[in-house]
Amino acid sequence: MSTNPSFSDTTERSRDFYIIVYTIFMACSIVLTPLSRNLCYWIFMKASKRLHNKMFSNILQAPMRFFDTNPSGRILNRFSKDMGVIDELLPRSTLEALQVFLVMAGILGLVFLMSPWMVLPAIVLGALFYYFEVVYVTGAQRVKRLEGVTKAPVFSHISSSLCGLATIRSCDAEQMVVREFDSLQDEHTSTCCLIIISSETFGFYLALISATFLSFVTFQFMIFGGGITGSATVGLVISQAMILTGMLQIGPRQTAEVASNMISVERVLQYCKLNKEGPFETLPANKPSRDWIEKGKLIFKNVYLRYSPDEEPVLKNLNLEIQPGEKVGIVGRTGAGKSSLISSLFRLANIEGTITIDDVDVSSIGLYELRSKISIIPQEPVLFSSTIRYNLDPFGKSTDEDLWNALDKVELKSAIESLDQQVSEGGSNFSAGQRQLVCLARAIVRNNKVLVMDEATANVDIGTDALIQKTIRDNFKDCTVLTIAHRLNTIMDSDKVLILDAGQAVEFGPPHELLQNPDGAFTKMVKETGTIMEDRLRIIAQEYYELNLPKEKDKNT
Ligand SMILES: Nc1ncnc2c1ncn2[C@@H]1O[C@H](COP(=O)(O)OP(=O)(O)OP(=O)(O)O)[C@@H](O)[C@H]1O
Repeated sequence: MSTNPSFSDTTERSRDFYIIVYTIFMACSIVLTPLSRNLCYWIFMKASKRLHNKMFSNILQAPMRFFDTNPSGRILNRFSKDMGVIDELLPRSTLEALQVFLVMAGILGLVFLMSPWMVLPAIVLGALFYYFEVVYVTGAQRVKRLEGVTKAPVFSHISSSLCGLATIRSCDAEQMVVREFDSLQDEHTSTCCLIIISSETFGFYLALISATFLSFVTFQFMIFGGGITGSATVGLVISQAMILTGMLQIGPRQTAEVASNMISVERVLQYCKLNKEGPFETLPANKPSRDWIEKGKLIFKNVYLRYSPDEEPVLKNLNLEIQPGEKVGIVGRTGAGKSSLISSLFRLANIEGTITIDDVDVSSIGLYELRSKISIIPQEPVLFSSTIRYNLDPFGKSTDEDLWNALDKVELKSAIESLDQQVSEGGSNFSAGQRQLVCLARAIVRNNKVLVMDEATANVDIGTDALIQKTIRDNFKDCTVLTIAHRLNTIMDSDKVLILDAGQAVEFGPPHELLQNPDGAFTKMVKETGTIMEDRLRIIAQEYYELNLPKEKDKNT
């Protein structure tokens, strides 16, 4: 029986009111929590995709110098580890840190409301907490950076071990490679260990701070008992302060986690701001005629090439004129600059001076256009893990008949069952010679006026070498062909031979004419092959010279 109906009604009404308010809050929380989480994840995913795409396109357009100075492991690490952190860990840790700090702010607000004097110990403990946080975050970031740095060599080691597996096994060097791997792995693991230890130590100091705060909250009732009214309020303050203890453990660690995960963002951003090669597209004002390169006349004028601005030039004052359709052999000792000459043609490094092809300065042409107009067969043939059709004609511009014709010309028709036959990774289901022949067939399909061979026959047997030379003579008759060779017989039947030494052209002319100079660099190189070979080479040079004498005379008249 109620003694005071009006008081009872008011209490009943206010209880109902609070239950309704509480229910509304709960309903809002149920709806808003997943909504806000999804919104945050959507924003994070969008940012991560943009970062990935930007980094990828920047790396594709980076100059060759970038790949010379950055090991593949480091680049792979940005795409695997760092992108993994940005995709998976960063959104979670950021959201959790945000939530924990909001809850902490709510609890502190409640404690201060109920017991304002708690602000004083909170300020002192907050300052202490800030100090620990700064010390920990600074250290954690450095250790995390170190972890990234020590991880890249592990990746590089694995990828180079896989590449050189045959050599490792043949040299019985498995144990050495395992030891190297273990030492790299140990270094990386020790940084991981450091991350865990520093995090645990930080946690210990946070536990001390939160325990002190909880003690203050609890003992205040004994000291200032009258300050807080009602046992319910006391219970509320203590239970909230106890939640704060847990939050104080999670929150700062999450903040530190966010800060260290942000290092991955910093590392990805580094690769988003790389210098680019280029320009890739030709400016409309410099657009050459549609059928440029029509003849294949190359002129090098005072060309210097440097791989890095602060290094000495590798090609020095190169002056050459290569006539349309000429077959030029390039020889020189190792490091003489033969491959660098080819790099200058493709603008793979910084060049000074001018290189013109059919009277068009290559520096005025976009890289896409320039590089697509020159065919190259490198020493290591490049095959894609796709069909034979794709390997011969990646841009799908030729008919099947053209592709079969090209395969026929390199005598691969019988070895290929169908244009849809798959090529394994790196062309491993083809022999080294066959891979070169597929590259040669690709060059035939491409039908460019300038062909470059960079020691293309160094790894093939003499039969395939001869077939490649014959195919080039038959199919690239009207093309300008530059051949870097270390087998001198490959270039003895060239129209001209260029001898490079320390980045300079020391001799340039028909091989037979160069051999008439007994003190010439070319003569010395031929003599070094031994008397029998020298005689054979001289005969080849002479026969080719006499055979082409009428052609030369025609050209001159
Ligand atoms: N990517 C590069 N970055 C820096 N320097 C380079 C680079 N490539 C070559 N060099 C330097 O340029 C010089 C000429 O090298 P290049 O590869 O052109 O010689 P090469 O005549 O083709 O030698 P090889 O016959 O051994 O292939 C060498 O001293 C080499 O150290």
